[in-house]
Amino acid sequence: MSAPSSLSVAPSDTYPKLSSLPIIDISPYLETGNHHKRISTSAALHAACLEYGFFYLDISKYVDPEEPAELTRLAREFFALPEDEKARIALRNEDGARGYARLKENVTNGKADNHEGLDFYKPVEDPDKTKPLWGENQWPTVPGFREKYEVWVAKMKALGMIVIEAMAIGLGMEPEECEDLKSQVDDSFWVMRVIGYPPLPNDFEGFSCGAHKDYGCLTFLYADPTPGALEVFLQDPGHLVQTAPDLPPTENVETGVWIKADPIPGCVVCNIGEMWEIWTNGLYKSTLHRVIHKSANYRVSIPFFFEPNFNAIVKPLPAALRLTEGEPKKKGQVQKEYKPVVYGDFLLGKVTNNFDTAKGRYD
Ligand SMILES: O=C(O)CCC(=O)C(=O)O
Ligand SMILES: [Fe+2]
Repeated sequence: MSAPSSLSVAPSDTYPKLSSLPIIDISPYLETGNHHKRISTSAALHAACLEYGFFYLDISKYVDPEEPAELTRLAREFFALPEDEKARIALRNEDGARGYARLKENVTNGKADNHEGLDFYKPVEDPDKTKPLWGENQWPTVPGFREKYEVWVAKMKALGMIVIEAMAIGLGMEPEECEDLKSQVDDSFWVMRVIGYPPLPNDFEGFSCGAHKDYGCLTFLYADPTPGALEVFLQDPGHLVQTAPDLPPTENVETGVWIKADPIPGCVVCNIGEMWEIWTNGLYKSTLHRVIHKSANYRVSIPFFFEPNFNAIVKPLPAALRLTEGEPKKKGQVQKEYKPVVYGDFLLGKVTNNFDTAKGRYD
């Protein structure tokens, strides 16, 4: 195990931990006015990102629950097809990233994940499937699939912009700083996964989805009502935690507990990815999570990853540096700054792993 490059005490060491994640209502940001309610939504987002990196986002005023329920029905229809039908849109037919990944094709922390999935990315101009990520999306021929999912993508992209604005206010950003942050995500290089989980056999060498941190900006996870599948890692209060963004989860030195994050009607589970660690210079942490789906049914989840623009230069935000500048430091210690990354380069590093070495998207 390599030594962590920087250590800090978890900010939560004086607070009791919740046994479930906070629920944050985004509705004040869906209407004009509502200044006070907006401030409390933003404050709740800030607190949740400091403490958990995970929360429930109440979007019941934004989407009709029938809409994502229909998406899971369409997904089930696709996953129920014979394997050779599904293989017609296999990842390897395209750029290696867009299309169908068969059961156990995805690998996390060196172990096969017990799920199958469909991956879609933002369409690009001048597609070229010989270039990683630069191919075309492969849509199932299940009637209505593409139309319904494209409506969902548009909604989740718009939700991403709304949550970014609310988080910017939570961080105390000036209006022009807010605009600058929005300009880094307004052409989001989004990813959507449609995941199918058969029950995890008791003797399976691995997980339904192994422990990982999401690497982008904001994940909005809609899952069918199956309980007991998604788990989120909460650090033990007062323990040393790793703050370096560049080490894989297997090398983390965190200790803590796994809590269940069961679906709540009207909410998506939302978590922040590693880009937020850089933007906030380590103030917000992206949190480990995993899936262990052992009940008898076939579970479907649809994570939408609202990511920065492909060319966005992600670096510590002045508002976050203002917040961390005042933090107590040991004598002689200077504030370290996270290195900037170009989001597209960072992402290519992740998916090229997938391609060349049969490593997973989170390895
Ligand atoms: O299926 C889930 O509940 C979570 C999936 C996930 O964490 C991911 O795809 O990044
Ligand atoms: Fe994830």
